[in-house]
Amino acid sequence: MACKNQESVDDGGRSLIRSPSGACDGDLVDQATSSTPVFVYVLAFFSALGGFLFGYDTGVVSGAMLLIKKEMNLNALWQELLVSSTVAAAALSALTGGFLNGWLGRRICILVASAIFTAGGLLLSFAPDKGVLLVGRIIVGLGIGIASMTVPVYIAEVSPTHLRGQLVTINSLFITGGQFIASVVDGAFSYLSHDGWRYMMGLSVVPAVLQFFGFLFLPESPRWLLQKGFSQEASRVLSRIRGRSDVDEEFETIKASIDEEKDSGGDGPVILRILNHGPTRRALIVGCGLQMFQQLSGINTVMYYSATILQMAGVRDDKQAIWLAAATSATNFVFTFVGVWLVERVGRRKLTLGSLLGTGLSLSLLAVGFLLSAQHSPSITLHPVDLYNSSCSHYGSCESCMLDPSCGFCYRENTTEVYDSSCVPVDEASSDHAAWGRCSNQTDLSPFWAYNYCPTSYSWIILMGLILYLAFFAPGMGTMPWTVNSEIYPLWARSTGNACSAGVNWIFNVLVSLTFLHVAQFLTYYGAFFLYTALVVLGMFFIWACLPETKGLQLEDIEQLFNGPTCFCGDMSPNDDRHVQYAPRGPPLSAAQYGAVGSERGIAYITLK
Ligand SMILES: O[C@H]1[C@H](O)[C@@H](O)[C@H](O)[C@@H](O)[C@H]1O
Repeated sequence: MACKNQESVDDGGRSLIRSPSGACDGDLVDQATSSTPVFVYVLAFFSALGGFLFGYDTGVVSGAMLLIKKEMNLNALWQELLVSSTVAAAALSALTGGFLNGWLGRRICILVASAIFTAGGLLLSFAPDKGVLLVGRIIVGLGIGIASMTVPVYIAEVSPTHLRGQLVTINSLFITGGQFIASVVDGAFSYLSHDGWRYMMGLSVVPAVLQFFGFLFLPESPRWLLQKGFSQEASRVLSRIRGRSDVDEEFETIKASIDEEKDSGGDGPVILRILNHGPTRRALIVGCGLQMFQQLSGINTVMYYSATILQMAGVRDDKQAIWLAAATSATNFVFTFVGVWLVERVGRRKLTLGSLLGTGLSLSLLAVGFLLSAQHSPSITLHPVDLYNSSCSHYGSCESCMLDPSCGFCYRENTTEVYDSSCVPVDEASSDHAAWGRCSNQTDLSPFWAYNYCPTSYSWIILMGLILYLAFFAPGMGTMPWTVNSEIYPLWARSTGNACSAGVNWIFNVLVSLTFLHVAQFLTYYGAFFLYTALVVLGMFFIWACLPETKGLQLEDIEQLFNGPTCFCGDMSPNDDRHVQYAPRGPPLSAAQYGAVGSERGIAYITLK
């Protein structure tokens, strides 16, 4: 099919054709590829099981914890340890994963990750005590870290250019899918108060084993093979995943980029070479910035504390809260589909910016909801004698009582108001009841016990904010940091670049989720959500100024987007509204057919008359 207004670029023997969008929208193709073989989808599916396990293992713990803490009598410190040890281990292993990836290859790393997931899952489900549980959670974290950085790289490297964004984004779909299934499994097994958590944790072994056996039969990334000098094998794999024998052009492009890097005398630790080389240093800043802002937008406070938010909305029953938390992660999952659908249509840049805008607006809605609840917080009407003279007896309203982690709010309510309310210390062993008094022994007739939240009639605003937040976050900010990072580094820097940015993601994940309650204590809940809104605004500036569009470019060409300054303040995106196509070599054009010659961000172009 002919495109109007095409521009043709001769790039070292390959001819690129750029076309303003609209002229050929939707038919952006690696022209030599007429159809994509099913095999690429099989590869993407088995790799994305790593994303599923990432989501499942980070998601399952909240529901499992409700049962474990009762059965093993865990205090707050142990609960925090079991949750955050996984994330901290993921940060460490993501950082070392770069080295493993370059050394052993993507396929072996995925096999190692699935073996680790299997071992961790088995250990968790048979754990006799909390010490073994902790070891199991750390092991699982090691698997998550490796999978989180390897899977997007592998999928990006085997995908054809025109489908790359979509296929890598499928990994994010599997992450949120894993979190959703985990919350459903949590709901289903929450009825099994004895040992239910063993099934919750143990079920992760099924996808892990499936991925392990699948990958025994799946090939290594052709780009890694070529980098390591296995040319024949690389060419064979490339033909297999492209479904045709004529893959010389892509093969040569990959080879040329490897030779170029060898010629430039690459030596020394990769991270130093990345930092010393302008384009890769700039790509790393953009990649790490994206991952940092993903976490600073507060996604995991929303995911981990959705149950608290739901309790504020009046959901008091544990089981009901678990099921509604499943509805929350379902929202995250369903809207990730929107991202998969949009990524190759609107591109990475617009998708991320639009998503951040909506995320910021929903965060301010959440903040306003919390502000109104705080302003209309029920006052404390009963002041029981506190023999220990704890701080709790000094508070005058539920808001200040709830923000003190050592206190909880004990109250009764009728259809219109809260009454008989007091602020009393929480039991150190379990936040489910008070240390003494009316709320220390929960029966059907005892008053309500609210820890970490206050009853409010503005909960609908908070609920709406929560749903809108996930609906906007999931398609762009939830997915693009992973997708873009898999594309922006040249082959020699890809594993290390992804390892660093995934490490940044996990480090900020720990920071934000561990500090949330403290931040809320200092700034109040609405203060915390206004803070996340401000961070999202900063993130928008960063992305508007620094994130180039990578849609439609072959991996080997993306490095050139970083030839200019790190941030171009929005006035560039060489292919912002254009697509790049690889045209089969045809007869050379005559001089009369050329129009203007120019260059944008290091990519030369020639317009056709
Ligand atoms: O992209 C994912 C996804 O959005 C998850 O829901 C979130 O828990 C992760 O931290 C994030 O990296």
